[in-house]
Amino acid sequence: MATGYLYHEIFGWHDTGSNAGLFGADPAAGLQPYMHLENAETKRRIHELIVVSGLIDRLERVRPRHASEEEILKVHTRDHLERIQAESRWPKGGDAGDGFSPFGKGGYEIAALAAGGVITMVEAVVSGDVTNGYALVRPPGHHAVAGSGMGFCVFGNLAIAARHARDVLGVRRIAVVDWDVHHGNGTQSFFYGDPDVLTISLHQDNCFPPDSGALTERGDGAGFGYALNVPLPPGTGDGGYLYAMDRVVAPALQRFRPDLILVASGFDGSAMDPLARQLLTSEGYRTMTRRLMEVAEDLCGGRIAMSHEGGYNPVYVPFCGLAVIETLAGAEPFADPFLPVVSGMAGQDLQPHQKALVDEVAALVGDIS
Ligand SMILES: Cc1nn(C)c(C)c1/N=N/c1ccc(/C=C/C(=O)NO)cc1
Ligand SMILES: [Zn+2]
Repeated sequence: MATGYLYHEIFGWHDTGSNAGLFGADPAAGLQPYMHLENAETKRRIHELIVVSGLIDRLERVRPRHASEEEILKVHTRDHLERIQAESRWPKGGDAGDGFSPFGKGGYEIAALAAGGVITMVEAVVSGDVTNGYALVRPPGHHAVAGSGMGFCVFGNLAIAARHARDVLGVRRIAVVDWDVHHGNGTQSFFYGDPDVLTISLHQDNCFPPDSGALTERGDGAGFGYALNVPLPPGTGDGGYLYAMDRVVAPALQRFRPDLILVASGFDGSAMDPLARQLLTSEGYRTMTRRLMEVAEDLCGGRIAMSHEGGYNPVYVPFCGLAVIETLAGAEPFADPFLPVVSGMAGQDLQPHQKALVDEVAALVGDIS
């Protein structure tokens, strides 16, 4: 049983500029320049903790390649691709499309390497070179839609890889589980009418994108029932997420019987993240990973490929990322010093209003056949 790991220093060179968190700096509006929230630090620090903890020696290093234009055009419009390529040649780069997703000169090549990195990891898992794996890529991808980037995302990394798995690798049924704290609207949009790709998003209710990810978003046409959304109330902790895994995610996967499980893995649902208000701990991420591995073992030979998305606290995200990747690899847990601080918070266990929401979504799982 081998676990693949993909990271490349060039991901740290994706330049989101001197911003003011989300908005561009604007002194007249009191917005002082600062690092963009989506900066290289959290990814570099996950990588460095993987190295310093020694986990790196348990992982099979997978090298990324660039996604080709053809592979990108499988999910994006030519207009979007050509606009990113053009703005990537500007001296100070451009924006992925929503005005909040800047990239520097050469940003196209880095975004293509992120998408290609997820393709490479999916190929390594499908070929059996590794059983499962984690692609620590940047920029993220799960908000990007066909004609635009969005929410720090340039290309739909996971969607591009899923399309490649379907069209080139012959994988028929793919399940995407998105535990990033924001709605996986982009990935969902690409497969909304497709009964052979099940998308399940666990996210903080109406956090980002605005008015996106309601439990009524269930797919359309032949794909109806094959999009599941679990809009968890703010303040949901390990108990609520694990209840959602046990009552929605695992039963849905067991009914769907995927040949491959993909995960949009963000750590912005952690108890210390600036961009959301959930309470997940490293133990919560570890247990979610374990639950998925149990289902994958039962249904698809353990085949799981994870693609990195959000997560913005540079101090805590590394411990959440480490917990996931060491679980994939079956390695002994490295102690998370913050665990006593975050796991003791009130509200970590399942709350009645969270149980009610999850039970409401659980009732929809029966439509998967
Ligand atoms: C600015 C602004 N203005 N307005 C009206 C809205 C709604 C704005 N939010 N922008 C956001 C808020 C959160 C993210 C998180 C991305 C992520 O971590 N995804 O996984 C991205 C952009
Ligand atoms: Zn996010």
